[in-house]
Amino acid sequence: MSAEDTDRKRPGFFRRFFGGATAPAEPELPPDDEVELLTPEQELVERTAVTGPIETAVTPADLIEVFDEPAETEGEAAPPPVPDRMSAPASEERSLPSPDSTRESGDPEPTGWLSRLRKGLSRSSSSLGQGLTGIFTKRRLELSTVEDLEDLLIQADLGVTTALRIVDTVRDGRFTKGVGAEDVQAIIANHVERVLDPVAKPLVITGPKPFVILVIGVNGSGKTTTIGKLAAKFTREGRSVMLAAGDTFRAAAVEQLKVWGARIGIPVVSGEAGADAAGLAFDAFKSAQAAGTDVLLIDTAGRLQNRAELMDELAKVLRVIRKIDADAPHAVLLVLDATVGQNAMSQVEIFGRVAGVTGLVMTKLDGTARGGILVAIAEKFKVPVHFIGVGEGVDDLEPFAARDFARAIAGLER
Ligand SMILES: Nc1nc2c(ncn2[C@@H]2O[C@H](COP(=O)(O)OP(=O)(O)OP(=O)(O)O)[C@@H](O)[C@H]2O)c(=O)[nH]1
Repeated sequence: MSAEDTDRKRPGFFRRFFGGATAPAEPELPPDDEVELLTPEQELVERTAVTGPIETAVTPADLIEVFDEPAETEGEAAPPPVPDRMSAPASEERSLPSPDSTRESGDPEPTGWLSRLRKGLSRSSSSLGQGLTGIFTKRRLELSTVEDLEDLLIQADLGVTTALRIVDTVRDGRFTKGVGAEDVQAIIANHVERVLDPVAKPLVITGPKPFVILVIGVNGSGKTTTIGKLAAKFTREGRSVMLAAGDTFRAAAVEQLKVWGARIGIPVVSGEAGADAAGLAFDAFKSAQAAGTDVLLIDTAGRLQNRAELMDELAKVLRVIRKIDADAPHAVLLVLDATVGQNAMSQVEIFGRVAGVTGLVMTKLDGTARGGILVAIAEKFKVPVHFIGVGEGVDDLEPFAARDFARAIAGLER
């Protein structure tokens, strides 16, 4: 056996850490002992304002402490950056961006959503494209190179299973002229596309009117903005749309939705600040039925998935909607902020358990190199991914396309 063969057979990062010769299963999320979810509440909706204060003074530390995966090894990626807005006070005003007010000042505006996605995913030194160029130099494959690749892939949040498959393919490849970054990029794109392809599914509007879409997610993930974008899209397609301002907790969110409604020219059902969100959803559903509306989009308050009382409130919204139509909501969209990285895994798990998530929208892919988490999510949960958000503007929502996303993740130009 040659030195090169020996090198090739030596265990890499994951095998060194997990042991065994085969790809380990994705690490399990920490047990969710603290969350009492889906507490049965049998009472009918009371049209009263929420009396007790809803706990919202959560901090990024809450998120990280309770739900982030424990660091796996010294080579693990840094803890995910939690958007500042997560701990923003409830009264915070959030301005509604104009369709083209979304670029960072000084940033030359990339043309087209794909280049914005590429730009977002290549931002930061931890991006795959840049990292690969640094370690693959068209030379013979070294053990250290394979280990570096493993580290790079795990830092990119792709998930252990996919990362190991990629590493195995690279190690077993017959590269007669040495391995270059572009060889590895092609392998990555290929594997990622294979994982993403089965989950890249359009959101199909069918069934009786209205088609009810409940939009959920943590604070600031982009729910209201995504609702505005979706409403504009459905309206353009010739459908009648109604919005329900179910984020009754944050007055600014209600205003934000009303501005979207006025801009698009569609009705918005809203209540008093602090009104019962379930009652508001019920009212909106009835109004949309009466009006023969095609699509009802229901906004909800942002809630961290580790806040049992807020997740109970969400369960109540669902129960109330189902009193009108047992099959509703017809879609439950979980909006994930790409910048939170690994935390998105527990969001999918817990929101899925409480609300039966039917599809995902991942936002802010124009501003982060952390989109790799979508691959780990697809691998583990197999939840359909409908759209990606690549900016704050009304048109910055794109149907999810596995190939484009895979190639952008790998840092390939096209
Ligand atoms: N760059 C970028 N920003 C986005 C995108 N989607 C939403 N945002 C911005 O993210 C911020 C939060 O968006 P919102 O729609 O208010 O989020 P939310 O989930 O409704 O927030 P809460 O009501 O607090 O839960 C706003 O500044 C949006 O403009 C996106 O795809 N790209």
